[in-house]
Amino acid sequence: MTLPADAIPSDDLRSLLQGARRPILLGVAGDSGSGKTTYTHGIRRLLGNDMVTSIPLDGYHREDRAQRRRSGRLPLDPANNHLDLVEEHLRALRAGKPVEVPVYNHQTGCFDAPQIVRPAPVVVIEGLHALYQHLLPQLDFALYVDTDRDVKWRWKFERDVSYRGHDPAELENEIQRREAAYKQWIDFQKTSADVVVKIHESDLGELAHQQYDGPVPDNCYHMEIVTAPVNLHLPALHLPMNLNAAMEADARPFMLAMVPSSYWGKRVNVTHIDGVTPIEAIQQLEEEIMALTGIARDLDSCLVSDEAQNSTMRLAQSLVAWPFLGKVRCLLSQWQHEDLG
Ligand SMILES: Nc1ncnc2c1ncn2[C@@H]1O[C@H](COP(=O)(O)OP(=O)(O)OP(=O)(O)O)[C@@H](O)[C@H]1O
Ligand SMILES: O=C(CO)[C@H](O)[C@H](O)COP(=O)(O)O
Repeated sequence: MTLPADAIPSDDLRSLLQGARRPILLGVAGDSGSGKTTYTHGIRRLLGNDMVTSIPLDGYHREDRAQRRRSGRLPLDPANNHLDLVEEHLRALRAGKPVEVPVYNHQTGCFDAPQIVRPAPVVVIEGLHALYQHLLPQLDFALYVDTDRDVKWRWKFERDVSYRGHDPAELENEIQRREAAYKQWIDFQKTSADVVVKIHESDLGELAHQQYDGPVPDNCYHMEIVTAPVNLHLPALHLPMNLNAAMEADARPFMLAMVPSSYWGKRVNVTHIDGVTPIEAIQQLEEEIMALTGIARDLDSCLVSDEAQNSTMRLAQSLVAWPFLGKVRCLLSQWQHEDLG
């Protein structure tokens, strides 16, 4: 939809969202350990923690870990989840009503007491089945995280053994059983997403064929942000880079490519990033986004710590957050127009 320029609200997004007629719902699907929480983290950081409620769908599993061990069923099976209850809750949240969310505790493998969740202006619904067909009409924006199997299994294995108390041998066995289940029940959801994040091992060696022979920096991945073309109605967004850095002796590898492409029969734009994004570039980019969202540096208490985030991950998070913020702004303009009309 094309809106006239005067329909674009001039106030910052935080203030507008606080007065919006209803919460905005963002669905995030992908496999376990694919990085769903990590890649929506930017929206939280750039809008402010107080503006976002997250609801993990793991609480809607029908069986806890011990029950699954006995039944042999996997949480990826949609029939092993209360997706009807998810739909009911999304409707309520969209209407601004609180819901009683079931909670799954990954440390114990058991369900905890349910929690009352009141929707913040943005509600993130995150889980294996978040973009299932009957849930899509309740969502305003859909994100899918599609991480290559070796990468996601490595992340999952490390996390599940260190923080979720899984037995390594049992987990390895379960991961193998998950392969086919993922293809059958989860993977197809990417075809409905507004943005897909694809994560591969770093391709620095391949991309700079026979040129780059340095070490691949730690935590460095080749990420593709696949975005359906949109008319963003947002101010220009810059990635300012000091090109001198590329000519100095200690230059670090960084690749950025923007490639119009096609994805499951649809026209898309794909932004590829790999290597180490210069930190000043990402800081300035985030400043520009914060000027739009209206989050101030003095709201530090609302900001989520950046320590664990590397600069290229932050660039990927911003590239996910930006089209989402574009959609938010478009909805707010539409509602403002309707209220005036
Ligand atoms: N780019 C990255 N670099 C390094 N580690 C990463 C990256 N993205 C995610 N991880 C690691 O992978 C693990 C899983 O990430 P995350 O919690 O975001 O996944 P998830 O899809 O939300 O998982 P789940 O649904 O199982 O809770 C985390 O331990 C995180 O630190
Ligand atoms: O697919 C998953 C989504 O995160 C988990 O495996 C599921 O939630 C069960 O958790 P756990 O393996 O810790 O018992």
